Amino acid sequence: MDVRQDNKVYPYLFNNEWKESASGETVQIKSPDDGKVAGEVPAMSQEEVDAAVNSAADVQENWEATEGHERSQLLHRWAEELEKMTEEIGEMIHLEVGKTLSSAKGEVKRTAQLIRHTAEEGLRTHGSFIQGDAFPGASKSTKAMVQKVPHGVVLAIAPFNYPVNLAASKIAPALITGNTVVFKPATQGAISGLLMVKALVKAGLPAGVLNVVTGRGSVIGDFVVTHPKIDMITFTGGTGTGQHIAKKASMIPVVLELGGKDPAIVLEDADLEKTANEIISGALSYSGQRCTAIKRVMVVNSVADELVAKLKEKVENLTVGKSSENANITPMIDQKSADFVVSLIEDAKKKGATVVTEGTQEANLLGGTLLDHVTEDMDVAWEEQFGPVIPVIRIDNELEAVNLEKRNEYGLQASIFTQNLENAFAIADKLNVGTVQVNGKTSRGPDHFPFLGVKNSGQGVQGIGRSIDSMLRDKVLVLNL
Ligand SMILES: NC(=O)C1=CN([C@@H]2O[C@H](COP(=O)(O)OP(=O)(O)OC[C@H]3O[C@@H](n4cnc5c(N)ncnc54)[C@H](OP(=O)(O)O)[C@@H]3O)[C@@H](O)[C@H]2O)C=CC1
Ligand SMILES: O=C(O)[C@H](O)COP(=O)(O)O
Repeated sequence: MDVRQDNKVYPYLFNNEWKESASGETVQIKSPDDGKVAGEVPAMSQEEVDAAVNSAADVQENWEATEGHERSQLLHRWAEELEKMTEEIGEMIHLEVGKTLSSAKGEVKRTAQLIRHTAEEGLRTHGSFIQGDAFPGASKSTKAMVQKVPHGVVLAIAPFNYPVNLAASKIAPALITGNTVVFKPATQGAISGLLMVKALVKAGLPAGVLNVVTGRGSVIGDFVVTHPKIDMITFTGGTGTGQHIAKKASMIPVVLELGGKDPAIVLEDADLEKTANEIISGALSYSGQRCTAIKRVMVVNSVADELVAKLKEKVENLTVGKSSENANITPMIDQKSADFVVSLIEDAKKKGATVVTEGTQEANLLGGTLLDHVTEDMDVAWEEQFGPVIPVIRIDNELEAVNLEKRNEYGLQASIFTQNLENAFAIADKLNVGTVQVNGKTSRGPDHFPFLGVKNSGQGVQGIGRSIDSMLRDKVLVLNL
């Protein structure tokens, strides 16, 4: 059996065989654009998930024993096969998660580049050698060789919004370092994930080195997270889910990339035209469904009117429609997410926010909404909207922004817009976030930069080099001469 493309069931990968669940049960995936069925994936049973983990565990030692350059070559071939499938996978990302076709294909190309970079970077990992005499009582005759070894079986759990890129950004570092992988794609995005894995099989994946588990996270999630043969978990998704996983998983490393409430802090001397462009693109690309989206704007009073006027014009110039129409703002992933965004807008309106421009609301398609004079008592000032809303909070000075940020439960990224770099650096020092962007929107790339969230935005660090580090542990061999 192969991964089928006839809008029916797309089987999961087990030991390099494409299989359907013995129960015949499936989960249907519908396009956010129009509800059209993109396909179905097996709703795997616990027994099937158990077999997938066991098979990855069975072959791990053999995989670890392969030469690093062979693993690197596999990744290079994977990148090649993936690129050949750009059209097919791009189409499926577009259908499953409602990205425009160009942005969906862009995700596939970015992923091929990420895999290649990982294949190179993974060759440069090495341990260290320590002499004992630096510690009182020990001597040069005690020597430690610190090796870097894989954890074993890595569970990679990806979210819907980058179903291919955020999956590969976990899988490639795991494979290059000699771990085997159990991949749990987001249900919405699972077919794209399976097609990405098809490219890996074409590239020569040895049986069992990566198995896929499909089905609702709420049904199979706890079982796989607590499986005794899972040795490490790398997860990207919502903060609630991440915290739940962190509590369930015990005594194994867990890397989490979670939600955010990234601010754009705009000072008096900012280039307002550039700032407005960065805010629009940062807040509204993919309808705001990015963890790194700008999710609140804090602007000093002296330039607030001018900035808001620019934002208004730019929001109103964006097209709103289906991703198949190549619109700038496209339908949200599902109705529940859209309802949440609407509830935040309504709460802000009730509490006195100025609606500068309000997007249309048709089922899960919401136009861009710009809210001014947002105050601290409004939910939209603090909660992650993950949708096309820009809340503007007016502030007296940068100190107020820093103080508001101190109470932000998230700490992914922040942007500062100013011409005064010294001032920008001073503010950056005071912000408790993973990354501060100066005069640019918040964003994850380039993919080899470290990427992390603090507070409720995550634990551990990703980005190609750091993701590779996270897949390895020290193993110390001591020579007593
Ligand atoms: N910081 C970052 O890098 C990023 C953060 N995010 C955050 O993710 C959220 C949106 O993504 P979304 O996909 O909806 O996130 P979810 O947290 O709903 O899902 C993420 C993944 O976890 C799975 N899952 C759900 N429940 C469990 C469980 N009990 N055990 C194991 N796995 C489980 C999901 O499966 P299923 O789909 O089957 O439910 C999915 O594969 C936003 O909050 C966003 O900020 C998103 C991207 C990047
Ligand atoms: O999930 C997310 O939102 C991504 O990790 C952000 O990636 P981007 O900044 O490249 O869009």
